[in-house]
Amino acid sequence: MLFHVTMDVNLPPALDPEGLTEILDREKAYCQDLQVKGKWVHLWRVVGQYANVSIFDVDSPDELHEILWNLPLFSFMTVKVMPLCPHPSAL
Ligand SMILES: O=C(O)C[C@H]1C=CC(=O)O1
Repeated sequence: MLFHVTMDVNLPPALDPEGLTEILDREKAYCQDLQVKGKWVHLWRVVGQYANVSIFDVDSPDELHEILWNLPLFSFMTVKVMPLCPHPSAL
């Protein structure tokens, strides 16, 4: 099942530099592991924003929920999810 997901990141200004590096490193490792597994199939930066547009290919909405919920940056994100289905005119 494919899902279009947008993630807007809003980091708290009070986060100390070491804490920030640690959480960003964990986020990157988590995200890249899911890409290698074929679950996070597209990851695009939105120009001029600390936001991304992603496509996930997962077995169920529950699986996507678990993936998103466990993002190290999840508490600093506004996440929007759109389920996708094939378009009848798509070649
Ligand atoms: O930078 C972001 O868009 C937030 C998040 C998503 C993947 C990742 O490595 O960080």
